[in-house]
Amino acid sequence: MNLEEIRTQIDETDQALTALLEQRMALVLKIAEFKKEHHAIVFDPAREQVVLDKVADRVKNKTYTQTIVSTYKDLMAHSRQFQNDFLKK
Ligand SMILES: C=C(O[C@@H]1C=C(C(=O)O)C=C[C@H]1O)C(=O)O
Repeated sequence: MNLEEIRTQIDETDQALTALLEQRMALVLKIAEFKKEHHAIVFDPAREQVVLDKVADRVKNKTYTQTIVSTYKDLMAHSRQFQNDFLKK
């Protein structure tokens, strides 16, 4: 495969990933709405650890585990930021 072909595959993968991230964010919004209604705290470190453990378990090629787990840490930090912004409205 040449560079362009690999980048085409990355673009296709990003398309699928973006749709899944949008799906995840729609669920995060529902959680934010629940938290707003119940005056709950956004950050739940125990739940985040469960998510990270599941992600680490699911990665088949273990040379990717650290990168993917770090990506999830960032993802959840942004998820929290989104929820905190929503709760301030
Ligand atoms: C979405 C939630 O809010 C926060 C963000 C999380 C996430 O993006 O997965 C997990 C835990 C919380 O810190 C939740 O409580 O489930």
